Amino acid sequence: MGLKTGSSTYLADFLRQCGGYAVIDGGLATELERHGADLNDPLWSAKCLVSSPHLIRRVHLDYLEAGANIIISASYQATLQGFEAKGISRDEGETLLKRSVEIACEARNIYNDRAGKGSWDDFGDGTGLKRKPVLVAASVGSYGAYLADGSEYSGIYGDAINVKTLKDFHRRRVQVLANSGADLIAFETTPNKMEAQAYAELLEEEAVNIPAWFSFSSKDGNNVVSGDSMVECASIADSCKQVVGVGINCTPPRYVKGLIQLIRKVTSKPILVYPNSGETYDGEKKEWVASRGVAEEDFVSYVEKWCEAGASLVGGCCRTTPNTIRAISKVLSSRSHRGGLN
Ligand SMILES: C[S+](C)CC[C@H](N)C(=O)O
Ligand SMILES: N[C@@H](CCS)C(=O)O
Ligand SMILES: [Zn+2]
Repeated sequence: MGLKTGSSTYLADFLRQCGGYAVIDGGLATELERHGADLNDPLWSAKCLVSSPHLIRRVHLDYLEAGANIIISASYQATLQGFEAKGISRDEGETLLKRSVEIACEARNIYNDRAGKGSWDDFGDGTGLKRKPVLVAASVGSYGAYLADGSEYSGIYGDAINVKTLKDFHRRRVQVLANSGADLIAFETTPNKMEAQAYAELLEEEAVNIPAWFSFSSKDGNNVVSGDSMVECASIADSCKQVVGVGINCTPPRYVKGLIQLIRKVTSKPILVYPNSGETYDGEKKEWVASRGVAEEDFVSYVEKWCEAGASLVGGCCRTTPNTIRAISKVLSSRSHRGGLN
């Protein structure tokens, strides 16, 4: 696709190919559950890598068909340590990690084949591209995600955990995913500054040769969930040369605009946002509490404002669906056609 892997302009180049704005997919776990998967398990969505990989492929495909330009693999809660606790060997665990990316690549191939045979033979937008540009991002969830108790929404890890233990925790998984065929690594739902620092050091120490984005979650609109400052977290991402995008995910939509403005202060890297529906997660029951959820139309009404504030990649996280992504895609493609103005 002519994108240079080691380049700091990787995501900017991709955005140009997409016409200025790119669509990220929606909640993967949400859709797996809607199709009947039981994710009440320490591996959460990664359980499907073992039990129903075909379902993962189907959900990726649904998101591509809904308009996604970036699909995120099912490796969010897939860790070698989590697999080992289930009696899955290191080798098998590494195979499952790679498999998560292969499944997403298979979905992209199926999508491209179908599109090639279909009625549209030009992507339009004067780009001359014959097909919609699609990237596969390998998800890396936090240490808190591995704990499987919703700790990624507190970011409080206790005194025993420091930057070094976090680097050791993530090291092998990051190495495996970096060599899995993914286009980039999506560090998602990052809850604190220490983990962002660990990711940045790891990317450098391991000389990871695919780009990454750092995405944080917040529950107050100023700080990441642990209480660490959003601005400080975004600054860590900005200083890491392999990081090509910075953003916010799995955060209630109402906080997102203000957070974009904070991130904007400290980076000129592309900003990505893929909020959740605004509901709250009960980590014990592994259920979402339908408190202050935002209906799909309302979610979409925010999209223009996020773009005006500086976001150029928009999608959805937990509790968003292909319908949400279809609606986001409509807004973004009309913005692309208007040349990003208004
Ligand atoms: C982003 S949360 C909804 C993921 C699931 C959580 N780590 C759990 O295992 O309960
Ligand atoms: N990408 C993850 C959620 C991160 S909070 C998933 O949807 O499975
Ligand atoms: Zn989420």
